[in-house]
Amino acid sequence: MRNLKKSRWLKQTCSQADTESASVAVVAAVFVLIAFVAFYRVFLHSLAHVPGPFLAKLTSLWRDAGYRRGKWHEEILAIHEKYGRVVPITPNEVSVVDEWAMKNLYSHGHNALKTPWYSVWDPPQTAPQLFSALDKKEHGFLRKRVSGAYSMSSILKYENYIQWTNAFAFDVVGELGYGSQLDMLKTETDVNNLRQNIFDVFKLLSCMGHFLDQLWILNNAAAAKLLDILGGAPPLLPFRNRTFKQVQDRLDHVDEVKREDMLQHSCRMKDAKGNPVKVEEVVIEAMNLIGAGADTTSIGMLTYLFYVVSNPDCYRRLQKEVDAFYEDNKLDSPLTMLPSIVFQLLRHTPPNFTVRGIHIPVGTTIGISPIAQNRDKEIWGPDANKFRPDQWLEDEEKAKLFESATITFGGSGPRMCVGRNIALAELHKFLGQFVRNFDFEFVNKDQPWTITTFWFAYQKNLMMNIKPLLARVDVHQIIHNWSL
Ligand code: HEM
Repeated sequence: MRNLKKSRWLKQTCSQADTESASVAVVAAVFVLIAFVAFYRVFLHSLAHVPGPFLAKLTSLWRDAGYRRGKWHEEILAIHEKYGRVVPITPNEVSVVDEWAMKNLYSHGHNALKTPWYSVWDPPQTAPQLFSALDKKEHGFLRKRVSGAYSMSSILKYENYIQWTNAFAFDVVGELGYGSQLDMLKTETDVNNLRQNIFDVFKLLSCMGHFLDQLWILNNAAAAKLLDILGGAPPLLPFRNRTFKQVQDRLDHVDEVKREDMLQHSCRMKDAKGNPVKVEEVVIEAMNLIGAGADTTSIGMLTYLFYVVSNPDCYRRLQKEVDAFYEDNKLDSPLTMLPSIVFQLLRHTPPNFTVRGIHIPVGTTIGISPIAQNRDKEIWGPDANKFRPDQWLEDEEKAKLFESATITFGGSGPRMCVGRNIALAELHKFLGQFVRNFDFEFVNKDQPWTITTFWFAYQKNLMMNIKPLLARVDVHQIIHNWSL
C-alpha cells in the first residue's frame, strides 16, 4: 500500500517536472524565434541597410505607437529630416519623398495596389465602397459610375447650393450628397453627434487598421447584429439610419425630383449588370461624401485662416484683390493671389521599384507622406517651410513643376481624390467671401492652434477675433470672439 502511494507520488512529481520542462522549452523556443526574427529584420532584411529608426526595423509597433500619439505630422517630418528621402517605418514598410516615385505610384498606368489597411474602412452591412475597394477592376467600375457627378461642370451646377449654405463643409456636403443641409449651422449643434463620432471612428480605424486583421473581430456583420441585439448601437448608426431614410425617400421619387445634385446622380446609377442601383450602394456614396469631403475641406479652411493671419502682407494683398474683383460689380478682374493662396495652403497641409538608388523589394508597403513631400527642400527650395503664395506666381515653369509634385489630393492617377473639384470650389468661395466680409486676427498669438493627427490633421482651439466689415455686411459692429 505504502509502495503504491509512493509510486503515485513519484508519477505525479515526474509529470509535474515534465510539464515544467515542457513550458520552459516552449518559452525558450519563443525567445529563440523572436531573437531570430529580430536578427533577420535588423541585419538580413533587404531594407536593413536603409537608414532609419532602429525600433522601426524591429517592429511595426514603433510606427503604431507614433500614430496613436496623434503627432505623426511632426514625427514624419523629423524622420525624413534625419534619415533622408527613403526611410523604413516598419520592418516591411517605407515612407518615401520623391517626385519620380509619386508619378510611378500614384499616376495612371503605374499605380500600385492599395494595402489591406484600407479594408478597415468597409463598414459592415453596406455596399462595397470606392475608397476602400482594393481590386482594380471593382474600383474602376465604382469610380466610373460616380465620376460624372464630381466633374467641374457638375460642380459649377451645384454652386448655388454651395453659396446657399455659406460654404460650411458639413452642410455643403450634406446639401450635395443628401439633398439637404445637415443642419449644423442652423442648429449650431453637432447633429446626431456626427462630427464627434466621425472623429472617434477615424481615430480608432486609422490607428487600429494594422491590428488584428483590421479589427475584423468587431468590424463584421455578425458583431454588428450582436451589438444591435444587445442594444449597443455603433456610434454612426443614428446617422446611417437617417441616411437610409433620406436615400430611400429620394429613390422612391427620383423621377419627380427636379434637383440635379449628387444624390440624384447616385440614384440613377446602375450596378455592374446594368440593373438599377440598390439603396445600400447609394447610402455608401452619400456617407463617403461626408467622411471624405467634410473634415478635409474644413481643415483646408482653417489652414487658410491661420496662414492668412500669420502673413499680413498676403492678407492685405488678398483683400485688395477680392475687393477689386467685386468693385462696381464688374467681377472680371483676374484673380491671382486667391488661387496661389489656395495652392500654397494645400501644400502645407510595383515590382523592381528603386527610389533614389534604394531598391524596394516586391511585397514592401510603400507610401508618400503628403506633409513630408510637400515640405521637401529639394522640390520647394530652401524656404519650403514658409507660407509664400508668390512661389506660384514667380515662374510659370516652376509653378507647373510644383503642381505635379504636390501630393495633397493623392497624385494624378485612378485613386486620386475624386472630390478635388468640390474642395477647390468650396475653398475658393470660402476664402474670397471670408476676406471680403471680415477682418480677423488670432486671439492667442503665442499658440494660435494645436494639431492632432489621426490620419486627418485636425486643428483645435483656433480662436479668432472676427470683425464684420460694415460697408459690406449688414451686421452690428461687434467683435466676435469665435472659436472655429
Ligand atoms: C481639401 C480637401 C480634400 C483633400 C486634401 C482630399 C484628399 C484626398 C486624398 C489624398 C485621397 C486619396 C486617399 C487614399 O487613397 O488614401 C482622397 C480620396 C478621395 N476623396 Fe478627397 N480630399 C479632399 C476633399 C474631398 C471632397 C470635398 C470629397 C467629396 C465630396 C472627397 C472625396 C474623396 C473620395 C470619394 C476619395 C476616394 C477616391 C478613390 O479611391 O477612388 N474628397 N482625397
